[in-house]
Amino acid sequence: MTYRLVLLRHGQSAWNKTNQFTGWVDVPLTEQGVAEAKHGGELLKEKNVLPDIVFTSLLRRAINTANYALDAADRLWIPVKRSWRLNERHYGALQGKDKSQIREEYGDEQFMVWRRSYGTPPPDINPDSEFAQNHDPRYAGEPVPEAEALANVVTRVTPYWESEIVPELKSGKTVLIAAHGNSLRAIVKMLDGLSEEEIAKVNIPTGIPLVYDLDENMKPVKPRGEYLDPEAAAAGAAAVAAQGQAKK
Ligand SMILES: O=C(O)[C@@H](CO)OP(=O)(O)O
Repeated sequence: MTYRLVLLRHGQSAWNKTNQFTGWVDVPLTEQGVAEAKHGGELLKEKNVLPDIVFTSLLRRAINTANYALDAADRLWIPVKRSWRLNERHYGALQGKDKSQIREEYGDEQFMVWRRSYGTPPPDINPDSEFAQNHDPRYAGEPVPEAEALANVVTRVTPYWESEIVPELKSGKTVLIAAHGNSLRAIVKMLDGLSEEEIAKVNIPTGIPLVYDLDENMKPVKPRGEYLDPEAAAAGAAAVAAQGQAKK
């Protein structure tokens, strides 16, 4: 018996397009992002990977991606659960900043530490910043981070994975998680048991479903899962890795 999990990063967002650090800022999808989400849903339908339940973050780029994809797959009717625990990694004081400018100002090494190191968070955001979420009603009663490293995301995702997602998988449902580059990297690290060095090299493309078949112990039958469009996924992941490199 295997259990089926589908990970879907949101389609291109407004700040993916303008090359800005995003984190918990609730930016919309671009037109291209909507098209990517719909295409992701078409792939699900075409390959007969039909979710029975969907989990999303509390951010509109993931929520809308799930809706467009599920609509395209004719599964808009399935139950949905949302949690801040699936939100993007909080990018602290970098939220809203231009990636190329930060790279130029602080250098390649620091830029990559902030983007892809496991344990080092970016500098804390000022809670009064226009890009902070401390007064956002959707997080009322929950701790809003000032900045997160990927390690912090693993810590907040793991209990949700165990208490909410694993039981749905074990009941035989195909589970879709529509979330973000770094919250999905946290899940991939956990599932595949990747080292800090290995996960640093993993980049998740926008809008392409990544399917994992899991064994009884929730371990991937095929390590790293399978993208429904592997070629487009490789190109998309390379583009994410290269963000911030282009000189302005
Ligand atoms: O800005 C962000 O929140 C993330 C995802 O878009 O960026 P990065 O890939 O640089 O971690």
